[in-house]
Amino acid sequence: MTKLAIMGAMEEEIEPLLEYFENVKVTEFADNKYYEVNLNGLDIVIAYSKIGKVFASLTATTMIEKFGCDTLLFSGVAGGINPKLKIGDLIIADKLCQHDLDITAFGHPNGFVPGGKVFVETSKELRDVAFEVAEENNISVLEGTIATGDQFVHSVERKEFIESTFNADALEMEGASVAVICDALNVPFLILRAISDTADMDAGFDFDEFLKSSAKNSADYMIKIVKKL
Ligand SMILES: Nc1ncnc2c(CN3C[C@H](CCSCCOCCO)[C@@H](O)C3)c[nH]c12
Repeated sequence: MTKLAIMGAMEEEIEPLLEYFENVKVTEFADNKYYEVNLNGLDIVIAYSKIGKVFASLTATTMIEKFGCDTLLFSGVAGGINPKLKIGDLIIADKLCQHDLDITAFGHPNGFVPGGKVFVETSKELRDVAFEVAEENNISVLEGTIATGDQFVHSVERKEFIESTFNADALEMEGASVAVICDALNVPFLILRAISDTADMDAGFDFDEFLKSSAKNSADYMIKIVKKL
């Protein structure tokens, strides 16, 4: 029987998820809180990791190794790169990379370290479910590459580097670390994001303005996906 992990990075990203549940059991572990709920017989653990790749890695590993989750879904917001992505729009990652991982001094490509790979692919099966749900509910969602790094991107220069180097469609700060963890532990995973800003000079203002509404867009779609699993 599946035990599902649903992750976000910020509290604002999981609040719209927790609203769907009653009877929440809270467990404190490793300076974080894990919320256990049930949906139609499906055991679910929900948590926000806190911002960045390290916190996201800790939470993903905890959900899998300590709570026994065998499937992991991420719901949150992202900075848009692909001009097709407007604020509020949804993107599902087919693959993810780390745009700030750099040992190019030794002739390696950006995003690569020995023993790793530049891109980690998400679960095709989970993506298929997500796109089926999107079609059934007339939800528009882009499938694309998401780049992750430990920085809030708010400059055209950095955005253009990420786009040209990785052909990325969106960027954020946690997805690729979740991908590495799930890939290493053979746990199928899905990364869903809604655009909160376009990672340019207005990113900070737009993020503050649209975090809540975009997080809800992602969460509402995510709940429909969960009900289909
Ligand atoms: N342009 C952008 N660059 C990188 N990532 C993103 C994302 C995705 N999430 C949002 C959040 C931003 C971290 S700063 C939040 C401000 O904290 C406010 C509390 O002081 C982090 O968890 C990554 C949306 N737009 C982005």
